[in-house]
Amino acid sequence: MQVDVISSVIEVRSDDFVQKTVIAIDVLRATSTIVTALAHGCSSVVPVETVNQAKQLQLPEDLLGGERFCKKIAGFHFGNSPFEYMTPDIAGKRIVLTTTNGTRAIQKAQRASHVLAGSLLNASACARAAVALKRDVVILCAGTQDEFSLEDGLCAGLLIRKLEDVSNECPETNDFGAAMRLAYDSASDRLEETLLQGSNGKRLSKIGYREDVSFCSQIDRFDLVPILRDQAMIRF
Ligand SMILES: O=C(O)[C@H](CS(=O)(=O)O)OP(=O)(O)O
Ligand SMILES: [Mg+2]
Repeated sequence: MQVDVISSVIEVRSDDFVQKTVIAIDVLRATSTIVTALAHGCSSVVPVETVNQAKQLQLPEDLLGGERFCKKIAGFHFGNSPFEYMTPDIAGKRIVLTTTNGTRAIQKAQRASHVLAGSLLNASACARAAVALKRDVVILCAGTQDEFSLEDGLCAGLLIRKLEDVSNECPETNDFGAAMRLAYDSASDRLEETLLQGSNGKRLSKIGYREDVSFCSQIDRFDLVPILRDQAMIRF
């Protein structure tokens, strides 16, 4: 199995995803939030790039979620904090979500055979799903405004380790993937502190979301994988 890691959406080339399974990662916070929302009973999450797209897609029963500048968008039901999606209010609902980086990364990956949402929260489940899908894998780090984000790279390194465990082989990876595996190995016993030292961890902490960073630092909190089907992320 080949497992390549792409450092941010700006690095994507047009043929990168053909016949592949893509695992899109935005640890802080979009993919962590999508996993959390599905774990708390929403029926699906529809990731879109823009606020206007979200409003246009919204059906009467749908909920709107997302952020700009890390804050809830005016008129939306929820922001981009996983804690907001731990409510019975979302049970059975479709959520249309737009965030600065994560939903954009998922959109970018649409040409792939399969698109999964990965995070620290669902790393083992994600690796099992990717192996079951029997394709080469591309791990797409969403990054932040076209730049690499530390937390996404560490999650990519963890996913490579999990893919090794599940597939019982050492997957071939590109040099960036090998570097992220080393980075994860050296930070694995202090992930939360490391995330708090990254630029997103610092920014979110500064504006009152330190608990979000702590929450998103947990490995394997949830045993579920979001997969893209007909433009919506549902449970695999
Ligand atoms: O809400 C978030 O954590 C970020 C906001 S940004 O990176 O500071 O613009 O959005 P995300 O799409 O989850 O990276
Ligand atoms: Mg992010």
